Amino acid sequence: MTPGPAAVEVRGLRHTFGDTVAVDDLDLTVQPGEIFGLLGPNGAGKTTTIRVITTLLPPMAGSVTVFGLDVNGRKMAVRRLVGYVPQLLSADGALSGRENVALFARLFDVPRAQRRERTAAAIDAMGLSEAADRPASTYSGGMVRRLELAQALVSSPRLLILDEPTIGLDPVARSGVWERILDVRQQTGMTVLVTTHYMDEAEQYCDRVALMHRGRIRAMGTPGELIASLDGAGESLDDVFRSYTGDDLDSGGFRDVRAARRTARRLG
Ligand SMILES: Nc1ncnc2c1ncn2[C@@H]1O[C@H](COP(=O)(O)OP(=O)(O)OP(=O)(O)O)[C@@H](O)[C@H]1O
Repeated sequence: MTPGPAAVEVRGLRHTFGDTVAVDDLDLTVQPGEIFGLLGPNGAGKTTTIRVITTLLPPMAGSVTVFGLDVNGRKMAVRRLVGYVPQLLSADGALSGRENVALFARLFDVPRAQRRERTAAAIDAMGLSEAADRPASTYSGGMVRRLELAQALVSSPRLLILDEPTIGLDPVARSGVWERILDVRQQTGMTVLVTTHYMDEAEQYCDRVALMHRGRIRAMGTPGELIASLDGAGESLDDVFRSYTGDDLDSGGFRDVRAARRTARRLG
């Protein structure tokens, strides 16, 4: 039997903004059903890579396919396969959680007869059933993030792409988000591509990771493989990152994420 196409296949991707090379000759393969972490500090090129995969930016050079479909030639077909949760808020605080998710069901052409049921299922999968009819402005940061995940899940995407899903959340809310992601993956076999700069989360939850720095992939493998590649010279993905880039992740160009991101704040 010939294997099916990869969930994401990136070959020789390059993207620049003026003189800034955001993504530089990047190769990446995400296999169906895996949770793949794209890791790196601010400015590494993660969001740009994701924007190309989600068809929001065109590749300037190289090729990108999603389940075998080219992001350039088959843009609409790719969009139907992908659920995307960007860094910034997309939920409307004046609407209830259920209304927010139902809006996405309409936007993503979920058949009318299935909308109510699929909306309820997505809300339930994110543990928000009890709060579903309250305005989203009353939700905590972790609940807002889970609401955004429910919005992305209502169209039953084959590939879920999450840009820094836990940034700014407290540790309990962070593990709550991850546990829901793991549950959905287990139940649906969905592929998950996630960016994060939390190495501890990647180590715990991702099947494979790629370490990205200054537009390039510096190392790729399971967290265990990457740590083993240090031959005892380190014991965490932080150590792996330092070893491959020479940089300390915490001083490697991080902005103050609390100021930069509104994700964890309550909706006003
Ligand atoms: N629209 C844009 N215009 C100009 N430069 C950009 C633009 N978007 C990104 N860049 C630059 O491209 C580089 C990569 O940015 P990108 O957002 O992809 O990195 P990142 O790893 O996702 O970091 P972050 O976590 O901050 O989003 C950075 O130097 C950034 O300043």
